[in-house]
Amino acid sequence: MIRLYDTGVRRIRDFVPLVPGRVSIYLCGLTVQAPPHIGHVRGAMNFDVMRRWFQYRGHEVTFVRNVTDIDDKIIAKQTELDRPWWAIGYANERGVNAGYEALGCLPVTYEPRATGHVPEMIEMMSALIEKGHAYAAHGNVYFDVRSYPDYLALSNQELANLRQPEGEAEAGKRDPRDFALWKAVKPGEPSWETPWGRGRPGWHLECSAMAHKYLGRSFDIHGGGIDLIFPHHENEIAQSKAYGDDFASYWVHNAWVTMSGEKMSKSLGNSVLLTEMIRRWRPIVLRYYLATPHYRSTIEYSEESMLEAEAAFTRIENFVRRVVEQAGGAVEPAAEVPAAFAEAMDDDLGVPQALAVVHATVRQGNTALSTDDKDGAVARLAEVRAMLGLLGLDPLHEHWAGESERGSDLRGAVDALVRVVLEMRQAARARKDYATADAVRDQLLRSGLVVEDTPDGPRWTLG
Ligand SMILES: Nc1ncnc2c1ncn2[C@@H]1O[C@H](COP(=O)(O)OP(=O)(O)OP(=O)(O)O)[C@@H](O)[C@H]1O
Ligand SMILES: [Zn+2]
Repeated sequence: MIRLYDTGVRRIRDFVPLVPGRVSIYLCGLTVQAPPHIGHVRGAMNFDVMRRWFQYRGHEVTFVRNVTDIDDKIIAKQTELDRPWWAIGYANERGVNAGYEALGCLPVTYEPRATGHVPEMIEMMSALIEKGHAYAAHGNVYFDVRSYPDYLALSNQELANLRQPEGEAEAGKRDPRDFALWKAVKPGEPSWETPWGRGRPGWHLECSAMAHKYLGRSFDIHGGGIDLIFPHHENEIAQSKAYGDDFASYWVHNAWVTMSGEKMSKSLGNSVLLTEMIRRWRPIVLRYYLATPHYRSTIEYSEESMLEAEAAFTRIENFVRRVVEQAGGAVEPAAEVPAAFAEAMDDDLGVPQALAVVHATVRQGNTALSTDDKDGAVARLAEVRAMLGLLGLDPLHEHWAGESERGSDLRGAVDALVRVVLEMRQAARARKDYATADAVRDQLLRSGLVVEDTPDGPRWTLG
């Protein structure tokens, strides 16, 4: 039984899908107003791991992640960059998708763009107006928050304490807390025809309409970052439930990537672009960094923590490589993961505990290698591959093949150079010049190369 923390009830509870054997997930995708920073893609990693785990547990997963390609922020960029809103959207969408691909996220089942769903939004608004939950005023359409008694249940707030959200178009609002489903056209802004005049969708309505279209009246899990709980998810719930949908059964939210304790954010200027990180670090290491902390724990970004992640992942990779060399061929992933790994994953996707099982298995495998227990080492590698595969981190998976090749052109050259240096060290030792021999070894260490003396001669690894 998989258990998940459900924001709706603020505790971990058993996951029971609406249809046995099937899981439907809607994840709020990015607003494509700018190139993504690493915080933006954390959620995609977390939900990619969740999806892989459901599949391992025998569920068929339908996974929808939308693209918000029309929104206040993109329109603001149009003026700032003097470029059409759609050109900005397409360029950034390509960038985001290249990032997901580089980080090994499996393709989602459907990836709808908001602008492709205006007829569905109009239908939803018409029904909400008819039922008395929404009203049109000066070309805007507002949701009447007082008409929906369960409003704010997800974020556990009182309507009486709610202030008017910032930045909302206000013309004709009956209550300052009502939110816009649709915004009347302004000069120079994109617009679509509706029974209430030309205008454009509000962000919240987009997600309700797309979730309804692709997942139906009810679905299992709705996800997003914690900052989306209010107002975005509250407003989605109000619209969809007032419309007549049952909407999501579970609400799952991932925590932030922070820098100096604050949410990594473009507007705060404390962001690190994904493209920049992928240039500086191997994507598999970045995935290890973003996908292995618990999804509800904050990741405080720092260069040191990236280096730690790299060192930890390199220990796993070194084990994998050594066994493959010894086995003289491929070792397939085991059909089942160790019980302790599965237990950790079932418990609200406890990736850190699951990862501890991976590291423990690597240690056992290294012991097997050092005692010439080849079968034992091969068996541990099969388990390690199975576990890493579920985290999207199996270095032998074909997705990462290009990456290890990228390293291997250099590896041959470095190998030859290190051998020359090691021969110099041997020669120094032979003439009892221990000072030079040690100096060579220290120099190698300072360059990040660890040299081990093995019966087959010295071998080096990146420390
Ligand atoms: N630092 C972060 N850590 C984790 N998730 C984040 C972070 N910043 C944004 N997100 C998530 O990215 C998704 C898209 O958010 P959105 O496109 O609205 O960006 P944003 O929050 O406006 O970012 P920024 O403040 O950098 O402009 C949301 O699910 C949001 O929770
Ligand atoms: Zn959304």
